Amino acid sequence: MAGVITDARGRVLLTRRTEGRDLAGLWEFPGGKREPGETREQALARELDEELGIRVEIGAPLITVPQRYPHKRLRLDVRMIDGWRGAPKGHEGQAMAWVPQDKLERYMMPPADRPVVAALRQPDRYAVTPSPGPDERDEDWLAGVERLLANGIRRLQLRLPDIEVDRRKRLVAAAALLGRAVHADVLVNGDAVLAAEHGCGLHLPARQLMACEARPVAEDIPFGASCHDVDQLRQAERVGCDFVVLGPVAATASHPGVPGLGWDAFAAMREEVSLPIYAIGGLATDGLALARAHGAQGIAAIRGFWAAEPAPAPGRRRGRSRVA
Ligand SMILES: Nc1nc2c([nH]c(=O)n2[C@@H]2O[C@H](COP(=O)(O)OP(=O)(O)OP(=O)(O)O)[C@@H](O)[C@H]2O)c(=O)[nH]1
Ligand SMILES: [Mg+2]
Repeated sequence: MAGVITDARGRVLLTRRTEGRDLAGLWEFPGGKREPGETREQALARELDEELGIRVEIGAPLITVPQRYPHKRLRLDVRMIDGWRGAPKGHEGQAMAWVPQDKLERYMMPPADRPVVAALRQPDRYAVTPSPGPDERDEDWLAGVERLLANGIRRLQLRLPDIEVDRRKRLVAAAALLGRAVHADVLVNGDAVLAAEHGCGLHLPARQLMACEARPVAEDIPFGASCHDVDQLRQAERVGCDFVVLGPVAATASHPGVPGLGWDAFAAMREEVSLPIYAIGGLATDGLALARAHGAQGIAAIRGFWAAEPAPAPGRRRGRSRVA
């Protein structure tokens, strides 16, 4: 169990593991192991009292990360802390730091914490576009991209299989502009040249990922990949993917005949690497909590997001009330 404690400025409290312990010297979210007879919440509250001398109000689950270390296996269950009383101090001699959220990645943390920091910082939905249909106009497909962004999607993969090259360039150029206007990450599937031309990130299909020797784009360019097994996940980690997509978790219309992995197998594969991993395959926004409970960064989907209704504009009234 570990807690995300924030101060009034939104900074997050990290503590440093002391010498002589496992993972000594690394920064972590304060917390510790459950003792027999305790609920998860009781354990976290007790640990934060013992380690920091504060009384906490435990909030929503953030993510539960199954992680394999060389000598042990772990399920790191991380909760948001909604409020606390007392002044946090390192009661066990541990150093503390209040860290602005955009600096969290600079701290050396155990492998299980990378998905935790990503869950705090990065989008929980990764939308993948379908290709336009044979009779669909560019404007209509682009309206679909606008609908995704209006629904709050901030990470988007332009996947345009079987689209003729000039049209693909046109669609990527226009979609990249739409994404940039709302500061969304826009990644182009499988084409590093096209991605670079439009200032987009790169998303590699598994086959191209396996052929990579090193990260093919600069550190500040988003880089993702699609994985279906542990070898591919390890390769993604080796070449420095920022995040990956793993699936299909359930059976899906876009890959007929491929059975879903299921959530248990997803979690067992996620244990083997320290990467933010989106679950894909037959999933939509309503699966987010379940995904987080199995260690996923969130949900990736084609139809699950593309087909979603536009979110109602804030403040707009539904229907009209009339006096009879
Ligand atoms: N509290 C906390 N523990 C973490 C984080 N990341 C991570 O891998 N862990 C691991 O999760 C377990 C948390 O329990 P703990 O902090 O009470 O561990 P401990 O020192 O009593 O036991 P240990 O001697 O097995 O490390 C440890 O095994 C620790 O290595 C994190 O961010 N916060
Ligand atoms: Mg501890």
